[in-house]
Parts: sequence; C-alpha cells; structure tokens
Amino acid sequence: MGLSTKTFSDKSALVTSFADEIITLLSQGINENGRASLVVSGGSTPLPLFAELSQRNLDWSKVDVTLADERWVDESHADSNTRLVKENLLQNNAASAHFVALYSHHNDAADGIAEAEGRLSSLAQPFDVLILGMGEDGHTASLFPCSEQIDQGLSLTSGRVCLAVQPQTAPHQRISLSLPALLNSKRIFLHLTGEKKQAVLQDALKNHTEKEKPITAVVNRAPVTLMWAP
Ligand SMILES: O=C(O)[C@H](O)[C@@H](O)[C@H](O)[C@H](O)COP(=O)(O)O
Repeated sequence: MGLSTKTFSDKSALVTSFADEIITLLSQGINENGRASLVVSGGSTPLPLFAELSQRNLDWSKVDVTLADERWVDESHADSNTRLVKENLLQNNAASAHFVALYSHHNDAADGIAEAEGRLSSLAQPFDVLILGMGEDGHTASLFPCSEQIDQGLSLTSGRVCLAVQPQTAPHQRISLSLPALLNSKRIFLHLTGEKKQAVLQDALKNHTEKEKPITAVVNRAPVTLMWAP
C-alpha cells in the first residue's frame, strides 16, 4: 500500500509533531467509541516520545496501551518492554492509562499465547494507533527474519493474533503480534531515527523479500507513515 514520509529537522521536532498527531487520533477514538487503543513498540527509539506523550492532556483513563511485541522476561528484568512502557509512558498524565501486558508467568512464550490473545480481545479494534520500530536487520515488532517462526508471523491465514518467536540474533524468546494483528490498525506509524535506519528501510523496500526484511510486509499491505529524523 505504501509509505508516506514525514521528515523532521531533528528528533525533538519529530517527537513534538508525532505526539500531537497521536493525541489527536486517540481523542478521536475516545469520541467515537468511548475508548481508544495505542499499540507501542519497545527498543530505544520511542523513549523521548513516551516522555512527551506522558505529559500531554488527554483522558488517558479511556486509553488502552499494549505492545507490538515483548521479550519473554519478567517485568523486573531490564529488557522488559512492560517495564519500559510503565517507567516512561505510563507516567504523569498518562499514568491513568490501562496497560494490557503480553507477558504472563509461563516459562515458555508459546504457553502464554492464548492468555495474551484473550487479553488483547478486550481492546478497541481495529487499534487506533500502532507505532512500529525497525531493527537494522529489517525486523519489526518481533517478526525476526532470522527466526524459524517468520513464516507463521507473516501468514495472513494463521488465525493467530500472537506468536512465540525465538530470534537467533537477539536475546530472549519473544511474543509478537502477527502480521494480520499489526495490520488491524487504523493508523500505522514507523518511527525511525538516523541515516542508517533510513538506508536499511530503503534497501529493504527495493531489494528484499518480506521474509528477508519483514518491515516490507507491513508497508506492502497498509498505508504506513514513516516519522523520520536524522
Ligand atoms: O522490543 C523490541 O525490540 C521491538 O519492539 C523492536 O521491534 C524494536 O522496535 C526494534 O528492534 C528497534 O529498536 P531500537 O529502537 O532500539 O533500534
């Protein structure tokens, strides 16, 4: 479907404008449906955005926040995306938002899939806003090209909202939203900073298959807004 790009002079300008747009979309969702849903990614890129959003005025008690993917570690672990979101987004005004975790206390992520899918079924869908990141290998959410589960993750007919993923090139077993679950969003943003990520994305879109660079599977099927700053 394609990519439209919004380029900003620096990360701070990106964060301000991106937060404006997200708040507008969530407000619309609340006005139309009573509640709104926001799906965020982990990693380091969204941290300044989370801090900015947390300060914004919105009836956050009517917003459900969840993750595009989670590392299968307890919330007390430094790599937990739940911890990242709670410490950076669900603060200040946004402290009243309702967080829906993907992680549950099963040893194996595969045993937590049904529970995560059950929790997600309570959210307003299609999701109002999905914010994706991308790794330098072209993965998005935890749809890792190096994983044995990539076919399952990209399948449009698996009937699954979530899947367990074991990346070969990144730590921790993961739980990820599947491609159809990610696509079940009214607005999809890809939040990237730096020349390297821009180059990876352009190369992915021009020269690679969806299995090689899974971010292309999203861009090929839905309108995606790239929010980019050097
Ligand atoms: O939890 C995660 O690891 C993610 O959701 C992942 O898909 C992330 O968005 C990219 O790896 C980019 O991460 P950075 O922003 O740290 O580069």
